[in-house]
Amino acid sequence: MIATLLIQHEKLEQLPSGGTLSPYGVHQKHGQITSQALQLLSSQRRQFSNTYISVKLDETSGVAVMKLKRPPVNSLNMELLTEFAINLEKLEIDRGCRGVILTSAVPRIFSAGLDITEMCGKNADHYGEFWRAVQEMWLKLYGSSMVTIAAINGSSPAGGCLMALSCDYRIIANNKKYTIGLNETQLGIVAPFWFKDIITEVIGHRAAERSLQLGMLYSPTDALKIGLVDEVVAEDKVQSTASAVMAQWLTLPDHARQITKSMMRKPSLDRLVTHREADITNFVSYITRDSIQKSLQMYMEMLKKKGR
Ligand SMILES: CCC/C=C/C(=O)SCCNC(=O)CCNC(=O)[C@H](O)C(C)(C)COP(=O)([O-])OP(=O)([O-])OC[C@H]1O[C@@H](n2cnc3c(N)ncnc32)[C@H](O)[C@@H]1OP(=O)([O-])[O-]
Repeated sequence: MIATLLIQHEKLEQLPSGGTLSPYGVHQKHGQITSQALQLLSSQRRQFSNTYISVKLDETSGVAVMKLKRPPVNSLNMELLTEFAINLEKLEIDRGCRGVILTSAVPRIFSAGLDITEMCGKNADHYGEFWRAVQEMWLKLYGSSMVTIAAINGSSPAGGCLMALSCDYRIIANNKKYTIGLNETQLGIVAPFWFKDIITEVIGHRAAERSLQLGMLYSPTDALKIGLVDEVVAEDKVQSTASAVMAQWLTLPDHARQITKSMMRKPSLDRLVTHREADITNFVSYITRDSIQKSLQMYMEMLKKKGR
């Protein structure tokens, strides 16, 4: 799978001849094309789609829209997490991309968080590999130098909330049925230190402590009250608001904004990088406990019953 993604990546790079290979075909060298063709090229959108992620990069604005597309609930399995990290890296090194809007292609759901089946009934090696993929997703997203905006067009519990929290700005659709929060304790599990750090950074210590202990899920308006999201807008305005906010953020010079972002986020990123292996060992020893496996299995059964 990784090999396929890398090949798709290669297609978007400059060819040795000076032409560009895009999903629309190979274009001529710049020196040989007319200004009309150049204009057409510059307003082009580049698209790439993998199994669970689709990306559309508008080369004129430098903004990519990245959509999670793993129905029914965009749960984050190993493959999705890997695709996510590769696609984000691809945009990171693309000089034409300055901002990413993260959203969902699945109606009513942003992401149901980590795929619980990746944390149940498997062996220790699998859990270790899975947790590394979760860490990698977070390090790439939280550490991104691009402007990142979460356009939260559905429910966003646990790992879905973590993804949103890792962006620079959060806009959620005004629908009482949608909830967002780090609800891990409701599953009988504990959010790791870096989940705790990031929610604390966003909503402050007191609100984070209450929120994490109780595994609270908030309606959009309650999420706005505690600062978990930055804006609540009508359902059909989520994408346009995200684009408008993005345009505003992109008026700032990249280098000043990027250095400031890095200064704010580096301590948390460094903490995970330093303790990465210990965090994996800790996760594996925790998740393999019989009592934790039982809790997760019961939670999955509850979800399945509810769905029937
Ligand atoms: C230390 C570790 C830190 C952990 C972090 C985490 O993120 S832990 C994650 C914490 N996450 C949560 O606590 C969120 C749990 N999920 C929910 O609360 C709801 O699914 C919903 C509100 C997201 C959508 O409601 P809705 O009524 O639209 O949909 P529905 O409920 O009918 O589900 C449809 C199908 O999807 C299935 N499935 C769902 N989620 C997951 C999952 N995470 N994984 C796998 N599968 C999942 C569900 O079983 C059902 O399968 P079925 O029966 O068709 O085979």
